[in-house]
Amino acid sequence: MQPQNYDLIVIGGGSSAENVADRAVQGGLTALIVESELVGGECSYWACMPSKALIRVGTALSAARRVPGAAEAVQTGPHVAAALSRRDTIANAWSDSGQLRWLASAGIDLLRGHGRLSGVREVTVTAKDGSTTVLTANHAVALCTGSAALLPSIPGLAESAPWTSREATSAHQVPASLAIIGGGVVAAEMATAYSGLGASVTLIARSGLLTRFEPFAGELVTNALRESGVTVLTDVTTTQASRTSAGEVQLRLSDGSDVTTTKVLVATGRAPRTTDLGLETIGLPGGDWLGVDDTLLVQGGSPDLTGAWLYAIGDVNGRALLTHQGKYQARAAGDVIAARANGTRVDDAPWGTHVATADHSAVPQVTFTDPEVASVGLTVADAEIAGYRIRVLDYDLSWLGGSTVLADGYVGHARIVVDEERHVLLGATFVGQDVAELLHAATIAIVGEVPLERLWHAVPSYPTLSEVWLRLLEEYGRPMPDGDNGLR
Ligand SMILES: Cc1cc2nc3c(=O)[nH]c(=O)nc-3n(C[C@H](O)[C@H](O)[C@H](O)COP(=O)(O)OP(=O)(O)OC[C@H]3O[C@@H](n4cnc5c(N)ncnc54)[C@H](O)[C@@H]3O)c2cc1C
Ligand SMILES: NC(=O)c1ccc[n+]([C@@H]2O[C@H](COP(=O)([O-])OP(=O)(O)OC[C@H]3O[C@@H](n4cnc5c(N)ncnc54)[C@H](O)[C@@H]3O)[C@@H](O)[C@H]2O)c1
Repeated sequence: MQPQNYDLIVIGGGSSAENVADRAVQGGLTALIVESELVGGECSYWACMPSKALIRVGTALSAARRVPGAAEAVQTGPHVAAALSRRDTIANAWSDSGQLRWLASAGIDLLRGHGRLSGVREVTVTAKDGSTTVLTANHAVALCTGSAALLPSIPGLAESAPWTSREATSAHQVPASLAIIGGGVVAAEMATAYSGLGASVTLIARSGLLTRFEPFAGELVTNALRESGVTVLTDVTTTQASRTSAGEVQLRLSDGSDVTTTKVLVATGRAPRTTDLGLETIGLPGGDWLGVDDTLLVQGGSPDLTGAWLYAIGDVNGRALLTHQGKYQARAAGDVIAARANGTRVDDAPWGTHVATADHSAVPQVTFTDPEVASVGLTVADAEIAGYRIRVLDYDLSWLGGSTVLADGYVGHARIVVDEERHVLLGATFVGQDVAELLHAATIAIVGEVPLERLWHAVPSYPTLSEVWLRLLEEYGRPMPDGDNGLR
């Protein structure tokens, strides 16, 4: 029989959960994960991995078509059955057997069922057969329940059986036509994936595309989607949905026009999975994102009830809805849970061992559209709001030797935002084919606060896209040899 008492109990079994439990066990604690669906969570089965598998088909074909000599060899369209089969493999055919083997090797226990807080450091788990198990935690409970797709209240939409990202990433057929409501990351990526797989795609955005990034990102992605045959409608909302007699869905838009489509995908953001989590038993409201401090301890509620034992990690805290950021938080949280349990020193100063400081100023993200959008840190708008004195440097990626070799007609743009007080990078955005791998250099420069003077000594290889670093530095100016630290 499974023990009923653990040092750490984790509710939710996604990537954040796995990492917090792993670090806590490495710190000498016992840990149990409670999971109601598949261990591995959204990213493995219905988000990052299957979506990227679907996108890759069209982007691989497009990349080949930009290279004469290779282009002639890919005259036909995608092989949809092979593409979906590869996606199935990448999503582990929606089986978590591999994750179960990893849990066992990491010394983490698992209890399947729906977990709810039922008091201070107490979790009640309801199994599929309705039986319940009450567990207690010696030191901590971590909430890692993630987020779920948000459905806007558009009349008739729910009745039209729309896809959310879950159905879009796990579909076994490519619809003849797909209308996507939303202009964020999921909308742009799924438009890329499904147009690459041969669907006729209409994207309906209430403002522009990818508006959280530098403005040129949304503009370049919009242009490219349009060139690839996607109908991109901006500054328009969906007011009504209805079924046609032919079994299709008709969307009425705010400008009075209609879109008729085989399928609708709703990609209008996420809601935290905090309802039905028993938060009210410890004086916290359900349904909200869970505010945390930098050690991922939940804030709010009555101190005697929430105290220093309840953590929220990953999407559920709303800090950065990204797998890598949730895992980063989880490593800090697992280590601090172990430190607090073992009575060892807690290093919670900014950039310390036990904090997720990067969440505030150095979050990297790649949007896998064609062109890709790779961004980290602050945009110009973010930096201005934060009150930095900045200088902005731009460069056209098509001017590089690296991009010339990579693709004919390369379209891409780079921008860095420099803090003029300290001569360090605050943010970087790259848009173009294959820019994803440029991003980590920028992340290191930001997190390491590497002075631009020193970056002049980081020599990019020729001919690669990384040469953009040299061009941006040249545009900024180089340090003077007389020891004057000012850059010219
Ligand atoms: C289409 C799409 C594509 C994405 N692509 C990327 C990408 O390329 N890169 C990237 O970094 N991020 C991407 N994301 C975001 C990424 O998927 C999430 O940030 C990540 O999955 C969050 O991990 P998590 O562990 O916090 O939550 P989740 O992965 O959502 O895991 C939460 C787990 O908790 C379980 N659970 C919930 N409530 C309970 C309960 N009460 N009891 C028991 N179990 C419970 C769920 O079943 C689930 O397994 C994408 C998201 C979407 C929607
Ligand atoms: N490659 C990646 O890293 C990746 C890929 C997919 C998702 N994600 C993460 O998942 C999260 C969710 O992505 P998302 O695209 O669902 O959310 P999002 O917040 O990126 O975009 C939501 C979009 O929906 C629009 N919208 C909201 N309400 C609407 C309404 N009622 N009617 C019409 N439009 C409406 C918004 O204007 C916005 O364009 C993101 O925060 C992202 O970080 C990451």
